[in-house]
Amino acid sequence: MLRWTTAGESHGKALVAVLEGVPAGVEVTTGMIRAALARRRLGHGRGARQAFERDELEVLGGVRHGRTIGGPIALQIANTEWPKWSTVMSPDPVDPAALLVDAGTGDEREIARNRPLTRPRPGHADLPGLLKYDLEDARPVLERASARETAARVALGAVAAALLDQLGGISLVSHVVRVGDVALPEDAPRPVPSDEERLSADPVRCTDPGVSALMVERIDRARKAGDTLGGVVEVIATGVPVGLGSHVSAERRLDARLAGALMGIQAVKGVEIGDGFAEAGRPGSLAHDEILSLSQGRVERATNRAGGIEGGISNGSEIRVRAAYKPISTVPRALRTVDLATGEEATGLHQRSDTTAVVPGAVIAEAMVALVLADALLDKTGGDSLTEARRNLTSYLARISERTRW
Ligand SMILES: Cc1cc2nc3c(=O)[nH]c(=O)nc-3n(C[C@H](O)[C@H](O)[C@H](O)COP(=O)(O)O)c2cc1C
Ligand SMILES: C=C(O[C@@H]1CC(C(=O)O)=C[C@@H](OP(=O)(O)O)[C@H]1O)C(=O)O
Repeated sequence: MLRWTTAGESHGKALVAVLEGVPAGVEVTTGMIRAALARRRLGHGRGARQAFERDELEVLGGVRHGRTIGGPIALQIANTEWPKWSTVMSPDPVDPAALLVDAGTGDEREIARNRPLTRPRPGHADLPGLLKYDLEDARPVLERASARETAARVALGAVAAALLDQLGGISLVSHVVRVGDVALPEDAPRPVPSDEERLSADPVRCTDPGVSALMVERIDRARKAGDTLGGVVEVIATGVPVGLGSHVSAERRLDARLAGALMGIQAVKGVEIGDGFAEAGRPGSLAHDEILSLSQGRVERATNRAGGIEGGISNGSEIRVRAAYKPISTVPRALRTVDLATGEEATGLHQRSDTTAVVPGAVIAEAMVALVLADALLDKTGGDSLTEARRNLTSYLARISERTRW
């Protein structure tokens, strides 16, 4: 079983992430994790922060000489701006007077940073968080609610992806299928893992360069209009063996685990497995994936509408899932709110912000799918070392092959 957690705030000193349950012997290097973090920083529509954020990574434990050692893997990602925030986010008590000065800069952002945030921003965790945690200031809520935390998840996802590749030959790819009202046609080519490099260099990770250009234009238009956008991303996993997840209980279902992990990403409001929502409008005769042949463990299907999962179990086809991101909550054309300090009408605070998070959203969704699949694969294989897990997988697949030899 894989267990993971993250800690840290958006403007704290650093984020940390811990992943437990990875067998010994998996090749993991700082370079691999850094590359995943660099992919998350790409993409059109990000705000000022991504231009300077360096995501400085340190591996604190669980890896020696480029291989996992079987213990919890601990990662740290520094927040580049920490020196500017060290008083506001100090873990030690600070003199309240120190928070009321603008550090002599006269800079609006500096002043806002130091003042209590009492005007909850619609679409953020601010209002429910303030009330639930009995706070006067929304700062502690937004610091942890921020999607900055997804850097830690992407770092963990890179380790999970290494395990999937080295244990099962499983690869993942993700792309953007919609930004606001600009969508990739349903019959557009789906990316295959070899497209990975090309896609990751695109300003919008979309398979069609024409649509990608329209998406870039749409994002620019939203930014100029003081608005924000959401969209849809797709993650595809190839090489997933039949038998991950289980029909026997709700929490072991692979579709439920994927949906939960994707919905756990900030701003994700919808998840689709395979043709999910379109399936609801089809007759049964056009909704399922007919089995054309089955030989030596290989299944040939006419279609893959199910997205590679039947009965909560991977069926050997590509796993295909989508996540819908709502538009960024901090709308530059500020939305109406109420100031909790006075009870008066106000507008939400707007500082620097992203116009859309859909492009990094694809990389983040891919990381979450990697973590779920790695967990499900280890459920199947067990094993304290990569060699043992591989041997177990090989013998399981050999049995399937033997049973389907006619
Ligand atoms: C990669 C990424 C970047 C984001 N950047 C911003 C941002 O710059 N400004 C903002 O208001 N919301 C941003 N968000 C969204 C909010 O953090 C999120 O919607 C908010 O915390 C409310 O949580 P909820 O959407 O889960 O309800 C981002 C989300 C993601 C996934
Ligand atoms: C820092 C990241 O995303 C941040 C997510 C975010 C939010 O409210 O979710 C708000 C912005 O942060 P800031 O207020 O510091 O500009 C984004 O930049 C990141 O993805 O690394």
